[in-house]
Amino acid sequence: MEKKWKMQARGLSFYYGNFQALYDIELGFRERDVTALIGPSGCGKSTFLRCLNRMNDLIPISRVKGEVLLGDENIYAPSVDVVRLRRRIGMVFQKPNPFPKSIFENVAYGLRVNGVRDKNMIAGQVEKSLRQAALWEEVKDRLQESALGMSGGQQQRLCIARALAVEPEVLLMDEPASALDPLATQKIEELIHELKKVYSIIIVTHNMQQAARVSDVTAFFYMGHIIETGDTDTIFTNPKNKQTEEYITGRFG
Ligand SMILES: Nc1ncnc2c1ncn2[C@@H]1O[C@H](COP(=O)(O)OP(=O)(O)OP(=O)(O)O)[C@@H](O)[C@H]1O
Repeated sequence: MEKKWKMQARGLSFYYGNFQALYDIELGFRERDVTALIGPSGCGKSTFLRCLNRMNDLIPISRVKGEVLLGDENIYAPSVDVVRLRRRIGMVFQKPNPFPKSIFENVAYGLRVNGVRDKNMIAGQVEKSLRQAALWEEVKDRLQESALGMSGGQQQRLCIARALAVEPEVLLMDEPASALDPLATQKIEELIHELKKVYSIIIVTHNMQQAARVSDVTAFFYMGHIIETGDTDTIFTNPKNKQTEEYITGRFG
């Protein structure tokens, strides 16, 4: 059965003051697909990712044109509650950023902020999220210890668990493994394979092998434009565009 569109950017342009960082982006994300955003430094990948859950709203000089649909709702419509939106579209950043709190409280945080008070429900959800993030076995006996005592790779999986605890529909990942060693990176990639059974995942990565390993669809960005998008296999074995080919074969970027 054909997978449905989960999100779609339509004619999306983005400006930092007078500087245009994105030009008329058209890109859709299907449910339970992993989409990799690739391209040289400064081409707008992170800016685009942040447009997908309105994180750029926090930058006062910024301006957006066009639409981003979640289902059939434009997330930039005036009626949209941004806090609720970010619950539906979770985000994991380049550097693990756990709060200086216990492992348990890091994962419970989003539930508490959203007004959940039922202790059993919170405990159940914390366990479920830690299991989904493949971290439960490693931390189940130290839930009350500080998250800051964990390894970098564990901290990143904790941040993924924290994002999952509020049951999002889409997961945005901005170079989630770039600060991690190869073993911790492998764990994150395995995790992405598991998580895509449930979520749509959009990942920014500089690592071409990683994009090829984890994604179903790849979009190549260059200077604020999408140059080429398609099945990851096709993009990596038979790109149509010369710039795409040069980038993925390491000739520039
Ligand atoms: N807060 C900001 N204010 C002004 N310009 C910005 C801001 N953030 C990014 N830019 C500019 O927008 C362009 C796109 O940046 P962005 O970080 O989205 O690129 P990127 O492809 O994610 O790069 P990288 O791979 O290096 O992270 C760059 O020219 C950058 O200098």
